[in-house]
Amino acid sequence: MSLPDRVEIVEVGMRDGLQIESEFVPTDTKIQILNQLIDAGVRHFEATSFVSPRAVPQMRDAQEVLAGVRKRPGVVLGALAPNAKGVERALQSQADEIVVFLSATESHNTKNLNRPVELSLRDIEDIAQLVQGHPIRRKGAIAVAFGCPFEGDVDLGRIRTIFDHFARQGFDAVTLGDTTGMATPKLVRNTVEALRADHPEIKISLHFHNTRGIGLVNVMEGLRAGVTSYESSLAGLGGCPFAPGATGNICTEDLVYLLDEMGVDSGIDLRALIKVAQRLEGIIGRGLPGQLMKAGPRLNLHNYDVAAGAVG
Ligand SMILES: CC(C)(COP(=O)([O-])OP(=O)([O-])OC[C@H]1O[C@@H](n2cnc3c(N)ncnc32)[C@H](O)[C@@H]1OP(=O)([O-])[O-])[C@@H](O)C(=O)NCCC(=O)NCCSC(=O)C[C@@](C)(O)CC(=O)[O-]
Repeated sequence: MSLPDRVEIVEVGMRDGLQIESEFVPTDTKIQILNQLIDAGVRHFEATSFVSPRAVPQMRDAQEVLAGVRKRPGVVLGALAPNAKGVERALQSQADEIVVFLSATESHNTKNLNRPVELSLRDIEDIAQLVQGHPIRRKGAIAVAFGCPFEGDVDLGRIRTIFDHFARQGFDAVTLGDTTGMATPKLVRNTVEALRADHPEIKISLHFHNTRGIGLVNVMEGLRAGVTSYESSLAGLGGCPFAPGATGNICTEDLVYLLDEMGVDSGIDLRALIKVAQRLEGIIGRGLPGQLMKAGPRLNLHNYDVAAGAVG
């Protein structure tokens, strides 16, 4: 089986992970977690979002979060933005990357962004004008790309049209969001192959939620299809507050473990990452979905004293 030698992990825990948490996590804590993740080798983040603080109160400190992280060479601090106002705020805050998002279906786009898809497509044009000549990285994101909790299957033609729109507006990377875990390996393969045939120059990123337990199976299919960018959340926290039944993203530590065991380099130190995930669990104050932070890597062995019949 031929897999990529190296992949990029985009850590979205401080954005997608926290956006569904009703209790506000202090700004300093978010900054500390981001710094610790950088120490563990993570190099690409969706660190926050510039959305309406009324829609997502947890993200109201977006500017302070970006200002507080210790910048280091090679680290990309990205921010989600739904409209020109969000992008202006991201530019003022010196984000390295904007991630401009919309949903593939009318119902989810209305629930999430309070507008029809057509208007969101026009917003993308305004944003493209706004960032023209600016060095900020531009990534698009298509939510409910593998299925919508309101409308079910999403026509691939719709995804291709939105993907094409991002490409024409100068975006060089697009994330396919599996907002409520409706992706399957077959859908992943068909979608990636079709989009790659349309626009081989656009980098595809895969953003899975583990809502139906097959998030990492979908990653395996992405790897087999040659995709080299995956979005995941520390400790498996996360979910879209505007989608019923949404649960956490695929878990970053579990993903790094899988990649390590498959010989695919992510540049991330798994043991250091697990420690940050355990700290996050303490901060959130309840058990989180990540598995590796509970069991450790497979060769984390326990002492067994045969004579005493006791586990040390
Ligand atoms: C899009 C809007 C703003 C429309 O919200 P609206 O109420 O229709 O917008 P509006 O233009 O009428 O503005 C209302 C107020 O919000 C302000 N406003 C307007 N824009 C901004 C902004 N950018 N930043 C800060 N403030 C903003 C604006 O200035 C105004 O303030 P007021 O005059 O009333 O004081 C709102 O619905 C919103 O913020 N939605 C965000 C939803 C969201 O964050 N969803 C979760 C992320 S998406 C997701 O999780 C999926 C993804 C990406 O992860 C992939 C996947 O999992 O599949």
